[in-house]
Amino acid sequence: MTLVAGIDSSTQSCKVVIRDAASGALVRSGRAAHPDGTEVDPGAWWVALGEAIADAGGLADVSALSVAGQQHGMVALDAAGRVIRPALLWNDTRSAAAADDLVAEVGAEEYARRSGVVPVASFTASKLRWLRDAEPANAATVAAVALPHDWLVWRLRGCGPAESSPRGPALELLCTDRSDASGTAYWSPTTGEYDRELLRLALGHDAVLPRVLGPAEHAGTVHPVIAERFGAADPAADIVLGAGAGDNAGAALGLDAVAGDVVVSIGTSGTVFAVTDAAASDASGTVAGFADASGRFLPLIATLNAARVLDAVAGLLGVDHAELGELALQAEAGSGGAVLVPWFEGERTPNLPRATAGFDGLTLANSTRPNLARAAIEGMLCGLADGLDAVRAQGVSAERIILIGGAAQNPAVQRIAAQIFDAPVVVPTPGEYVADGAARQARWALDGERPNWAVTVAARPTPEHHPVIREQYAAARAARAARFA
Ligand SMILES: Nc1ncnc2c1ncn2[C@@H]1O[C@H](COP(=O)(O)OP(=O)(O)O)[C@@H](O)[C@H]1O
Ligand SMILES: O=C(CO)[C@@H](O)[C@H](O)COP(=O)(O)O
Repeated sequence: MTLVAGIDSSTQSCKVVIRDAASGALVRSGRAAHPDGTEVDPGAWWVALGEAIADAGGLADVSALSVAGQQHGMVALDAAGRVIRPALLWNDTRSAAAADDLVAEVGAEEYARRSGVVPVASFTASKLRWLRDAEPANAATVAAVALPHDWLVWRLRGCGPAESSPRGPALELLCTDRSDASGTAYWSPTTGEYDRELLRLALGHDAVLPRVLGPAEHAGTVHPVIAERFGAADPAADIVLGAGAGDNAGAALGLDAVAGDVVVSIGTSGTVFAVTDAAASDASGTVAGFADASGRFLPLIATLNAARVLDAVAGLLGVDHAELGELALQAEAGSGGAVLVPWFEGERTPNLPRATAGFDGLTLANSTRPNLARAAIEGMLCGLADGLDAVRAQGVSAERIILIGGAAQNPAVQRIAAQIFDAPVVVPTPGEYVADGAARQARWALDGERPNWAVTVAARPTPEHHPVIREQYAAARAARAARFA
């Protein structure tokens, strides 16, 4: 049996799936935690990757692997291949003013035309501008800029600082894929080329950028020294590396999303996206016109407040996730008028990086544990429903909503989603769809064939649309947004 591995190096953890290349059957899996925080030493991802691979039983019998990862994170490397400072992650909002500056200098329409996106705090270009302004000495030493998945693939190839890597600092071997390159704000999904002027504008000077690979291309092979460290039986037998992907594009590939499918992912980030034939360009900046991992495009909105909203409110109520869901289902749709606008981390959609969360509409009568639990789920999902409207406004049709990510496993989230979204909701069999997308890519790189493994549906929550939930949320959202605009 030929095996392929897929890796999801996400915000909170690293997950590995090992699948049968022919049937797609899951053979084994593993995971390891990432540190908390919005700036992280990439070395911690490398350690977690090793732990997750070990947890998955090692790479002894694996023929190919591919790495998908959290998008946008700034991994700045010096000429010796060292990471210059901890990576600023997609959910670090200190780069908000830098994003505004870039938009003021270039213009929103021009940015959308040239890069498919308008900078917000999350994108790599904004983080580079922040580095230029806040840490000029660090910015001056940047020789190359990579994204989380690019850096991990580079390390797997044996590259890195000379003292810790068999191949040394071969910056020219850095590579990425279309989907992750499209989250930088200095690569164009329509031309397939970097916009070096936009890079220089952000960082203050030019730098080595990863070569952008197509969906089926190889990113080289795992270096024998690294393969041995990760348990390969014959380190000299090449383990082929796929191009890798941004995590949302990885999920689209893992789900085999087609026209009419809109994916709603509720992990650390909340995202809404679809695979399309044409590139999106939204000068308002709400919808990011990303590329996907199959050679097409991936219009996407992202929120900063998703599964962790439920973590926080469950903590406040002193319950676990299952109990939070049970409480929420004891309340009526609309939570008796209680509304949570869940901008705990600031927000990206709408673009209010300095916003905070707040409850609205509380009275003595409605301030019950069930209403607060339900308001948390409703508020989080309403932010994503607003995102669905924006994605639809780009011409995307939503015949069904595919709900994935950690919080999608909660039955209350599934049921309330079917009350908020005005399209049928399906919940695939629990799984790691980002890692699965990477495993499909590994197989694609191995034999040139995109696999057609089956995806099964575990739940189809009954559609019972309750417009009141979004109506009362829209009023609370508008009032709160006005405070932080
Ligand atoms: N049953 C559940 N109900 C609500 N939230 C959950 C549940 N299970 C996991 N989560 C949350 O989902 C998040 C992890 O989701 P995941 O998709 O793995 O995130 P990531 O964005 O890091 O890939 C965590 O915040 C976790 O607490
Ligand atoms: O910023 C985005 C997409 O633009 C996020 O979706 C990140 O890619 C992080 O993903 P998760 O770790 O939450 O899956």
